[in-house]
Amino acid sequence: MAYETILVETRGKVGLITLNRPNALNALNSQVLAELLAAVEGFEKDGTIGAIVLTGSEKAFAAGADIKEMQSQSYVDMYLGDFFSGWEAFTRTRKPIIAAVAGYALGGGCELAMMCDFIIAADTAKFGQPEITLGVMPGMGGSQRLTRFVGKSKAMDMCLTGRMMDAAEAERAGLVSRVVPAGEVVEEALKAATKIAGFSLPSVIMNKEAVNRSYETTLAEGLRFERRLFHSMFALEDQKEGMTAFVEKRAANFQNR
Ligand SMILES: CC(C)(O)CC(=O)SCCNC(=O)CCNC(=O)[C@H](O)C(C)(C)COP(=O)(O)OP(=O)(O)OC[C@H]1O[C@@H](n2cnc3c(N)ncnc32)[C@H](O)[C@@H]1OP(=O)(O)O
Repeated sequence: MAYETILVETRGKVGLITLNRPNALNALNSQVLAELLAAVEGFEKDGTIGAIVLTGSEKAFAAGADIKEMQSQSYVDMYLGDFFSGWEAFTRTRKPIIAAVAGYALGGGCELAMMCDFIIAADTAKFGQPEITLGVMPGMGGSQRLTRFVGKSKAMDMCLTGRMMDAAEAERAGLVSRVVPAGEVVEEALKAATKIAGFSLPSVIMNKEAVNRSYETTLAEGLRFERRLFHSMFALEDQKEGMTAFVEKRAANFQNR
């Protein structure tokens, strides 16, 4: 596929996707969604890829859904087209996706970053759900995911006032996993992704599935789910390899089996 709104490359075992609509601060339109899903699907199918990094530009990870695409839509257009439901496919990606965020991550941009498995932020990053300033509200998961990340008080503050959170506040609030100097954010994310890609892929996917399950179920069900997955790992050759390598004091050589 020829991509127009994103750049797609590989760095060793890592797939790197860069949002690339510089004239619109990487605003997310239908074409971006289609291309992003195609790129992610390609990396999912590629047996040499173990993790994915999603990034934007120095100025903007993404300044939201494309306001110009939405502006004249009617209720019926939105409802019958089930606008934004396509983004759910992105959240079903099994391989880990790290968001490397510099500059603005607003509205759909913040929501896209939160759909990733974790966020590494540049010290220039600014997160926000400013939809209220446009007379609407978050529509790609912001009211739900942001609340789970930062709690009700801060989520209400951000959704109701539309204010932005800087990187330091986002780290304190638990929205991002770490903050690094601007200019290092992609390298830092690639380093983390490379580390993940060196582990056993089945165990990586099961770890991801288990953490995500904690958002969807009760503690008792989640604990049972974790234990079942843990038990199943003893069917993996990589479990034997990982534990044998530890005992033999050598590096593990995982085969994704
Ligand atoms: C998914 C939902 C349902 O949750 C909904 C949303 O995501 S709604 C969108 C939420 N995002 C916003 O409201 C942010 C909109 N952008 C801004 O407020 C500003 O662009 C800024 C503060 C991020 C940066 O300001 P500045 O440096 O002054 O740059 P601009 O001149 O404003 O922007 C440059 C260029 O990009 C276009 N742009 C920016 N954001 C969007 C967007 N979300 N959709 C479409 N286009 C966007 C902006 O219009 C400029 O282009 P031109 O008009 O000059 O051609």
